[in-house]
Order: sequence, then C-alpha cells, then structure tokens
Amino acid sequence: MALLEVNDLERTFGGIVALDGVTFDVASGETNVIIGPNGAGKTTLFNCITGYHIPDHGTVRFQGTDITSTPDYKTARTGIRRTFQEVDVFDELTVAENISLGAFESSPREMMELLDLLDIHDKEGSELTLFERKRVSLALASEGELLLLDEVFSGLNPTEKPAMVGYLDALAERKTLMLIEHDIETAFDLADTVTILAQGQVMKRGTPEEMLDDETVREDFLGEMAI
Ligand SMILES: Nc1ncnc2c1ncn2[C@@H]1O[C@H](COP(=O)(O)OP(=O)(O)OP(=O)(O)O)[C@@H](O)[C@H]1O
Repeated sequence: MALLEVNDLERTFGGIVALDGVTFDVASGETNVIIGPNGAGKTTLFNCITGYHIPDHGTVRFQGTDITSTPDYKTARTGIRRTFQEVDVFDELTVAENISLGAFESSPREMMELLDLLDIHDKEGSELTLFERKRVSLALASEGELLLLDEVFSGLNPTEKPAMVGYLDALAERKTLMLIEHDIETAFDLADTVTILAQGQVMKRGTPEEMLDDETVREDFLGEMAI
C-alpha cells in the first residue's frame, strides 16, 4: 500500500480550474519532487493534501485512511507536516523554544543534530539567517511521516544550496518527502520520482532518468536545463 494515494483530485476557484483530475501515489520512503510552470496547481495540490483546501472531487488517502475532508490542523496530527515558502519561526523565541512548539513525541535532539541546530539552540528567531530559519522549520516539520516542502531552496546562496541538499538527503533516509521545486537541477538531484504538473494535470511521472529520456518532456518542460 502506498503511503499517500491521491485519486482524481479536482479543485476550482470561481472559473479557474486549479486541479483537473490529479492521480498519483507516493510510496513510503520515496522522495517525490513536483515541478511545473507558474499556476500549474502545485500549491493547490499541497493545500488539498493537507486539508487547507477541500477538493471539489476526488480523494486523498494517507496510510490507507481517507483524509480528504480532514482539516489541516488535524492532518498534522495524522503525520503530514508542511513547510511554507514564508518561513514560520517565532522571532522572540530561541531555536530550542521554537522547536519545543513542534509537539514532538520523542526528543527533537536527533533532528536538531541532523540539521546542525544544537550549536545555535539559544539564538533568538529574530537573529537567525534565512538558512537557519529554514532548518528550524524543517525540524518542526520532521515530526511528521510525510513532509511537504514548498521551495526550500528559494533565497539560499550558492554555498547554502548544496548544504541544504545534504540535509534533505539525510532527512530522506528517515522520512517520505514531497517537494515543490522550481530549480530543475536541484529537483533532479534529490528526486526518486518527479511529477510534472501543468494546467492542473499530471503530465508525466517517473524517475529523473525517465524524464530526461523523454523528448517531449525535455522540449516542453525542462528547456535548457535538460543537459
Ligand atoms: N485561493 C485562490 N483563489 C483563487 N484562485 C486561486 C487560489 N489559489 C490558487 N488559485 C489559482 O489556481 C491556479 C493554480 O495555482 P497554484 O498556486 O496552485 O499554482 P502553482 O503551480 O503553485 O504556481 P506557482 O508556481 O506560481 O506558485 C492559478 O491559476 C491560481 O491563480
């Protein structure tokens, strides 16, 4: 059984069709990267998986349970956690205090160590760099089994990007990851599977190698990034 099963999801906003029959599975332990042009429906898909939006049609199942109508504050407890493009860390709290808000069932120490946060545990949120804030929000999300990560690389400098790939590789050994990513090279570096979303539909799903082997995908979606 797949960890996440998305079946025939549809979501419209007024006359705009954001998701138009999206179906795919994510296996436990898989790292799935979602790519696609602006307005493709990537964020709406995350919103429907977490229950921030309820789809007009279709189902989302997590660990075999139908969570389609479960609101987001409850899906977090079922094991789906999310990070946002706008990093949500409390400025007036220290790193350790921020992480204590993550409702960890076990000690968060392992995740703090993995994300190199132990040395800065007493630094206040307001003093953190963007890279540090992103690692705090990753630690907070890491209590989940399935982590939905929205553009984790945006705003990072050329030294921080490969370091973040390293952190995500380490996280991927313990968790199932879904990432929305605009940088194709980074996406393909991390992905076990890639999902191309366009106009609210899954255009193709497969390994990075399968994407690169597909001439239509190369021409239509990968552009000059496909070397
Ligand atoms: N709350 C909303 N109200 C109205 N329209 C929305 C809303 N959320 C999304 N849309 C529309 O749905 C479509 C899909 O948007 P979505 O944000 O999911 O795309 P995306 O692939 O995440 O885009 P981007 O890469 O630019 O973030 C777009 O046309 C968008 O304008």
